[in-house]
Amino acid sequence: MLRKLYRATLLPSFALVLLGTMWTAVLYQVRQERLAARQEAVLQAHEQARTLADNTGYLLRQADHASQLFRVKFEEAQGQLGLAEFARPGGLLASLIPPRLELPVALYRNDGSLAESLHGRFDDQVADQAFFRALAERDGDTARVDTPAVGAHAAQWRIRVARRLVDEQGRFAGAIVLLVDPAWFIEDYDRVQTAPGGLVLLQSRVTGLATGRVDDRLFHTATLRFGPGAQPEEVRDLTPVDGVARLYARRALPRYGLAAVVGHTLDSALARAERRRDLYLGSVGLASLLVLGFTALLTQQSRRLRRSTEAAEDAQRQLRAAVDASLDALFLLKAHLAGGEIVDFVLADVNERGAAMLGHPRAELLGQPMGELVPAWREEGFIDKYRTVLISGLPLEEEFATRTGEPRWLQHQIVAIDGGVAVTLRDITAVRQSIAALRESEARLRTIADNMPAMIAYVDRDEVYRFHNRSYQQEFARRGVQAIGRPARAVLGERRYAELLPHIRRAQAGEKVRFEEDEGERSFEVMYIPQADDGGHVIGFHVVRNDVTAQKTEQRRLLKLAQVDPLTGLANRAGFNHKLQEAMVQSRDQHTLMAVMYLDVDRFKPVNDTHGHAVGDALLKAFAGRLAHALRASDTVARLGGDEFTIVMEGLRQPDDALAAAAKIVGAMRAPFDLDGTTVRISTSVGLAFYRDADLTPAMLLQRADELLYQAKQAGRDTFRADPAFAALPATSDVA
Ligand SMILES: Nc1nc2c(ncn2[C@@H]2O[C@H](COP(=O)(O)OP(=O)(O)OP(=O)(O)O)[C@@H](O)[C@H]2O)c(=O)[nH]1
Repeated sequence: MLRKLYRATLLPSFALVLLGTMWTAVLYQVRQERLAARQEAVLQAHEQARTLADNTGYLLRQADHASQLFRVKFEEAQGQLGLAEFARPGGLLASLIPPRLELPVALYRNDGSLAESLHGRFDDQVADQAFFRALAERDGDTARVDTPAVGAHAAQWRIRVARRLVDEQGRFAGAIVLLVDPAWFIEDYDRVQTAPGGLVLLQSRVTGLATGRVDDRLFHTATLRFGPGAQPEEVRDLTPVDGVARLYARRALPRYGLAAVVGHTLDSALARAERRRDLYLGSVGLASLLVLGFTALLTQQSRRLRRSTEAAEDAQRQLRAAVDASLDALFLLKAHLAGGEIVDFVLADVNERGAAMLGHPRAELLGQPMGELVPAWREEGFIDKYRTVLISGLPLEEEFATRTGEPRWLQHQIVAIDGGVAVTLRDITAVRQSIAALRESEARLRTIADNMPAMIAYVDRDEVYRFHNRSYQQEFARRGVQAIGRPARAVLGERRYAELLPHIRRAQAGEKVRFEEDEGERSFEVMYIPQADDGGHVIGFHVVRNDVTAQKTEQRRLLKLAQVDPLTGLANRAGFNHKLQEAMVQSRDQHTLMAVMYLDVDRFKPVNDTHGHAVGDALLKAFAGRLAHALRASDTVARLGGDEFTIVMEGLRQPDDALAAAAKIVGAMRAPFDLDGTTVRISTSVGLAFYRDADLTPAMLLQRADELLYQAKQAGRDTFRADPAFAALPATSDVA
């Protein structure tokens, strides 16, 4: 599990570390370059601020010198030096300060009044002003520099250079004053060049007043303040001039109480660094995408590879397990060549069962030549067989019995593989034993089946004959058909198959079926016995067919005997009852009219008494003959016993038909009977009952006919009596 996790995360982790390192390095570089750019900008600003400070300092020193020169000349001229002389072209002032600057200059008397002035407006009286008082009071030859404001609203200011003048006695004689506009340094005088947006500024550190320029725009301010910056040369603009972020550097002019400031916009300072930053970030971004894409691709590939490797390993493990668990001993043999000839086979692989068969652990067997490992194999010609299979490429399968030890049967399979053969050996002793046992038991069953008188067969689930015994064989041979392996439909023929199909279906549904089958003169009792498999599913059925023709004939004979009167050959009482029952059922089903006659010979007893029983019997036979003669073939005549007869008449169209028949019978019996030379005269009486749709039993109907017979006897015999409900004709018919 951990290994899997390790494998799955290794590549992405590597990619992440790589990306992290790349990004860290690039961000560090960007930061460093930014810092360097800042530093460079500050240094450049500082250089420029120094240049500005130097320029300013220089001019102020020149002004200072000019004032000093004036004082010296003033003193030499005993106060008789005027400004016109001093500032004339090519004069003293022009030797120090370029005339084009038209530096404002003024001369004050010792009382503070303005003596004269050039190039600018000066206060007329300065006796009250601090600089003048300081000059008047303090002796010394030092110029006094200060930075007074000159415009109350515009926050404009000037750098004022003032120097004490003395007379020849060294007394205070007034002052020379030069005014320098700081804007000169900013705008004109050796102008400092900056990148667009850059700021150049001169500030009085005493008053805080400042004059500066952004590009060509001049400004004055009294509110600008600077604080310490990140680097030594750097200052921070606490009250921004125009909201533009800049990097400032300042250079102080301590002697004049001034400071020169140059600022570069952050944008211009960092422009190059930012361009490089964009390039770096773009490059590293692209590289990251490539790394990610590549990693994803590699991860996917490696996952696929891992999966297929795992699947292959799994399959190999399963195959190995299956091979080891196999019932067969399996040997993979590599051909061993010597001089281009196969001389032996080396055991390249063997499964557990194979190793057990050879009697050594598997590891010891691998790489061993078979000829040495099992010399018996060579002796029994196995090595030759392997060679033949390898050369021909044709597989070989055989079964053989072992010659040594306990007799065993082995199945031997040899197939050619690349450079050798695969051999499987399976112990089939048990299979062969059970096959032998099965064959024996089958032979026993066949003997039994063949010696049974019944025809026995087996039909499988596809209705194909799979077995039959000898009796059935004779039956099929008699019909000229071959049954084994053929479907019942073809063997039986369409007609018989259709007749038997309902029974077949019942047997297939699992029912034991028994039925009788007639084939011409012959009768068979047939049984279908379903055969189920272990799961209880019907897989076919057995047919047991017994010839019962003899029993049937005998049965019919016995049945007939029981229903026939031996004297007259007519149906006896049982036959009559059977017939009456049937006729009544049919009449009821078909709503037809039927009739039953009950007859008795009148005064039969005297015949017996006079002529003997033999004549009596002969009379009964003759009587029966006349009855049959007087009736339709479809009428059934029976002798119930003694001199009593009955007749069943079915399918009568009308009652008259029966009445007419009764009359005919009565008439027919009046003629004398000639019985072997003995003439006998008798008559008969008849009771006639009808039946149609009535709720009567056969016994009740016969009883009714008997009652009517009684009525005929009562009426004097030699007549008939019929059911009055049905008799359209007169109930009696005394035929003359
Ligand atoms: N020869 C002969 N006589 C029989 C047979 N069975 C019964 N008998 C006789 O038949 C006679 C029947 O007589 P009954 O029907 O009772 O009387 P009957 O003389 O016919 O008089 P009625 O029927 O009243 O007219 C009896 O004497 C029986 O012994 C037989 O099989 N053969």
